[in-house]
Parts: sequence; C-alpha cells; structure tokens
Amino acid sequence: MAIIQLPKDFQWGVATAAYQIEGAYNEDGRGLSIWDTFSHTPGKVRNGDNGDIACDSYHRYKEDIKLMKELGVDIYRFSISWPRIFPTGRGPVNSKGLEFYHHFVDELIANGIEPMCTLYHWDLPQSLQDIGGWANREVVEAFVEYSTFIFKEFNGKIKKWITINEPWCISFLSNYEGKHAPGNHNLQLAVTISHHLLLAHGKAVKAFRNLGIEGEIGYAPNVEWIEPFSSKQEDQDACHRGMGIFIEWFFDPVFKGKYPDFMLDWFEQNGAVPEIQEGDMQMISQPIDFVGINFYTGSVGRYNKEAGLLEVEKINIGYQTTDIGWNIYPEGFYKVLNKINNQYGNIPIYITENGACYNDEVINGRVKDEGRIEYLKQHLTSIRRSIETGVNIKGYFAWSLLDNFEWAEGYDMRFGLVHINFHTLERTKKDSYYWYKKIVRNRWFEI
Ligand SMILES: CCOCCOc1ccc(-c2cn(C[C@@H]3NC[C@@H](O)[C@H]3O)nn2)cc1
Repeated sequence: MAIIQLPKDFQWGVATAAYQIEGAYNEDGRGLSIWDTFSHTPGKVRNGDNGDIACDSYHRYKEDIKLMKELGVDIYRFSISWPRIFPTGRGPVNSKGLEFYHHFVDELIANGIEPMCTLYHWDLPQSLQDIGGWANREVVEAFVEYSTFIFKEFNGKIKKWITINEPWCISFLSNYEGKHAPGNHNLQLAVTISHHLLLAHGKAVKAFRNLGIEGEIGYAPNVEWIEPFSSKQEDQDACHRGMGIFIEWFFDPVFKGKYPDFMLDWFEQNGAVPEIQEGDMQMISQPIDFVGINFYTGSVGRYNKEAGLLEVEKINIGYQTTDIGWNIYPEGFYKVLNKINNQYGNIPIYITENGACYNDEVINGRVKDEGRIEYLKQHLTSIRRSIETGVNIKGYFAWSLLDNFEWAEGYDMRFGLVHINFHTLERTKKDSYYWYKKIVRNRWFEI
C-alpha cells in the first residue's frame, strides 16, 4: 500500500450546476432555458427526464449546505441560472431569482464554505436562443451584461469566478454532434459558437478587471486523453486532432492569442472557419488567474478515415468502465495535466470536475459505492503525481455532491457522493461521502 498525501493548502470541494439540481423551473419568475426546451422535446433525454424538479435544491439548499458542512469541504462550485436572473436573457432583473442566490451565497459563507461561481453552465435563456443563441454576437454582449451585473452584485462575497463551463460541450457536442441542447448538426455553426464562447469569456474577464472586482477568474474546459494505438504518424496525428478539439482549440486562443494551425486547417478542409473580427484574439487572450480542468476519461485512438470528423477511432482495449460506459483511465489524467502544464506554462489549475458514474442504490439505508471510492483514489493519485512533477494544482472539486440531472442521460446516471431518491427527494450519504469526508479532514489516503 502507498500513502498519498495532498498539500495542506490544497482546497477540497464539491461541484454542481443550476439546471442539474435546482428544479423550480417555472417558479419565482425564472425564464425558460434551452435545456427546458430540449428536455421537454421527446426523444432528447433518456426516459424523457427533465429538470423541472431535479433535486429541488432551489427549496432544499439549506439541507444541501448542511451536507457540505458535514463533509468538511473548503469550497463549493455552483452555477447561477442566467434565466433566473434575466428571464429573457437581458433587460429587467428578476428580483426573486437574485434574492435566492444572495440567500444561498450568504448561507454558504455563514457555514464557512467559500463560493466558487460558474456564470454559464449551459442554461442559455431560450429568448436568446430564439435570436440565434451563441451563433449571434449579440448574445456575447448579453453575456457580458449578465456577467457584469453578477460581478457587481456579489463583489466581495464571491471571490472565485468561472466564465464558461466546458466550451467543447456547448459548441461541438451541442451544435455538431447534436447530443445536448439545442441539438444542431452543423460544423460551421459549432466552430462559430466556439469562437463566440471564447470571445464572451475574454470580454467577461475584461469587464471583471475594469470593474476592479475582488478575487480570481478563469474558465473550465473539459479535456480527455487519447493515447496513440501505435507510433505510426497517422495514429499520432489522429490522436493529436482528437485531443486538439478539447485542448489546443480552447487553450491556444486564451494562452497564445491564436487558434492552432493544425485544427484551423482541419476545420477548413471540412468547410468551417471561425468568424474572427479585428481585436477578437486580443480580447480572448486576456490574462486569467487560473484554469479549471474537467476530466473524466480517456481512451486509445488510431487513425481511421471513416471515423467521423477528426478521423480518429477510439478503440476498446479492455479498460474497466464506469456505469456510463466511460473508460477508467487515471494515467491519462496524469498525462493530460502534464501536457497542459508543458504547453501553457505553470498556470494555477483547479480540478473543477472529476468523478465517476456508479448507479448503486440504497439497500438497508446504505449505498455501497466502492467503485466510486476506487475511482477517486486513482484520480487523486494522478493529481499527487502531477503536483510532484510541478503542475500547479490548487484544488479539487468532486463531481458531484448530489446525484442529479446528467443532461441527455437524465437521472439514471448517478455521479453523486449523496444519493437522491428522485421520487421522494430524500438524500442518502453514500460510502464515498464518508470516504471523501475522511480525506478532506486527513488530506491523505492509502492506495
Ligand atoms: C462525440 C460523442 O458523443 C457522445 C457523448 O459525448 C459526451 C461527451 C462528454 C460528455 C460529458 C458529460 N460530462 C459531465 C458533465 N460535465 C459538466 C457537468 O454538468 C457534468 O454533468 N462531461 N462531459 C457527455 C457526452
């Protein structure tokens, strides 16, 4: 057995997102989001699930904060629902929605838990989608207005800010693959949206600096590791593209002020180019204070001309998988963290999401989720290895505090440290909750 120790000043947290846990979708003046529309469209979400009620955290947030308090976490990553603040995306403020988030943040602080706020975690106001959504540069301006309002409202209370969560999911998964809201299938649209998301991020950072808001700001891309099947150049190049759409495409503009040529060329060969205007790249590359990294899985990849847009085939070589079918690949976590560190400098990193889907149920009042504990051990070990290699990792957020609405997979796929009975909304602490509580307290574990 080996003892794995995390630094004393390492921040321990848990993460959620508004649409996945709040419910109260039409309460107290909240406007509709694209996920209300998408989840209410037959065939889009497993079992026809939607976020109308979810974990009912809008009403039960004090109970959830008590769970965090007992867990002993230092920090809680949550998102603000844009349509709960601006029901049509811009214009009149919904005072009840704003009041909810003030009460929520005050309760966190009163319980000694630092708030980390994600401004955009996929729930675009439907009214903005009706004018083209992120494909329309007007929506970039609306995001800056929304962000500026929130910065001013919570200045001094919230000191860690994330602009955009997982821009790959918002652009390519949602507008090329069509798997998430709004469910389009158009590469040019996806590339245009990816550019506008980065522009929105940069403009929000600029506003944050100009307003003199207290604290730190970053964004939270999701990344995967794809190990080349062989040293053949075609396999290496295929995996470079497969990772490039997550890493270089969303990191180079922010940290180097330009898109990576190998991805620009590939998209252009497929008929898509980002619509870059004068000053955009300078705005996008506003210096940030940290980068949030969301990591779940990796795979082995090889060149295959028939394997979709990037011609990289992810092959199953027998890795164990979680209940959502994703490979368990902690080695890839170590590799991707070191790749980012080597390519973009020793930028402070928060692991803003990492966790495992295991759908264990409550039996005699207990949830024995050993698989999740093992996954967390392996991935926290990769974090320790990365820190010892020189990666500046400041903290870790387990995804997620609660079982919740896992987007197109609905409620069947459970990532929580706390089990939710979605009929009664009863919360049950899983074995992994007690394990994580011990790690947060001791800052070491055996593997
Ligand atoms: C192109 C292949 O298409 C198949 C499906 O492709 C994906 C890829 C990735 C995901 C995915 C889901 N999550 C977890 C969430 N992160 C944010 C938070 O809200 C969690 O709920 N991360 N990535 C889903 C589907």
